[in-house]
Amino acid sequence: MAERVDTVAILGLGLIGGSLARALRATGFCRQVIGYGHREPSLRRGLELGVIDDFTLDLDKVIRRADILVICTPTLVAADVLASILPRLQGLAQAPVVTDAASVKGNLYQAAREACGGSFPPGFVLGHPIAGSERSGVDASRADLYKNHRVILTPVAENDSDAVTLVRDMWLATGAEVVAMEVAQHDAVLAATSHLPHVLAYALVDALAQSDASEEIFRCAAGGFRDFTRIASSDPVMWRDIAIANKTALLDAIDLFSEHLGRLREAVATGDADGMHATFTRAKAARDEFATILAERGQGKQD
Ligand SMILES: NC(=O)c1ccc[n+]([C@@H]2O[C@H](COP(=O)([O-])OP(=O)(O)OC[C@H]3O[C@@H](n4cnc5c(N)ncnc54)[C@H](O)[C@@H]3O)[C@@H](O)[C@H]2O)c1
Ligand SMILES: O=C(O)C(=O)C[C@]1(C(=O)O)C=C[C@@H](O)C=C1
Repeated sequence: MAERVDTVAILGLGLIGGSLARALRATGFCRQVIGYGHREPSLRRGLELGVIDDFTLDLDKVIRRADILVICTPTLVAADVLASILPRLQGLAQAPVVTDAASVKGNLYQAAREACGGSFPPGFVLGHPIAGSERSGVDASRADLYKNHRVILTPVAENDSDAVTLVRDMWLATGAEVVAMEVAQHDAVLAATSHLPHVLAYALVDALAQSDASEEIFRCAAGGFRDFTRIASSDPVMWRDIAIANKTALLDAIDLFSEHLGRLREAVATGDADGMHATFTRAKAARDEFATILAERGQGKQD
């Protein structure tokens, strides 16, 4: 592939940033990928693993060197990093395009406006790859993480269309499918499909771990428990940040779920076999349909 830009900078070189760096280096989207972070060890490790070409701990340097800055830090840190970057871009003759990979978009939309005196910066494109794992850190990064997965961009009216196209092209180069959504819709959909399942997995494991019979429970648990709870091994800082940043949408999703769980509890308590069967049948049909969608996207094996 012909180089689209010279330098992409990854701010926060962990699973998501490292995987993006690996994919961009593999496809030749840019001449070089550089890392920026607050801690030298993970950046040095990224260099050793061949994930990045170079790194710096100096934010002004990374801004000067990059054509695209991709913020890949935990969600709440991303808002702080954005607030440090945006004022530094004002007045630059050739400011880099800024984007991010954080799991919640509404808080970053607000942070961007606040950092620019109330108006949204045209060169900041909000994004979110819908791919990941319960593992974190640059050692877990993979060049094919985004292949056949969706990346949601939530462009706003103020965005510069060239900046949106550049960010779209960057993700397309990783093998992802890029779709657009509104900020609020993104946060509501992700609360239901990603944030709620993580909260449920953490809650289930925590509840069982705290029970008197926890040792026996975990010794007897098998595939069902493993499949339902894999994501409870995810990074607690990442998920604390997401729950804080997407509070309103997550509470709506928890309430909707609690209502359904309450109905199912009632069916179990009253021996309502038809009610239970109807719920399980509807859910199985919906889950089977989802498995078909994943298989069509080439994600069947991960199911
Ligand atoms: N893990 C997933 O499945 C997944 C999927 C999609 C999006 N995301 C989002 O992507 C982002 C990164 O997630 P991850 O799984 O790669 O996490 P990670 O822990 O693997 O990587 C985060 C990186 O950010 C760095 N960092 C932390 N504070 C920093 C700071 N102040 N300045 C600069 N760097 C800092 C860390 O050192 C680390 O290298 C998060 O916002 C997360 O919500 C995660
Ligand atoms: O596969 C996993 O382990 C993930 O948790 C990935 C996952 C998800 O919920 O699907 C997690 C957070 C993201 O923001 C996007 C993707």
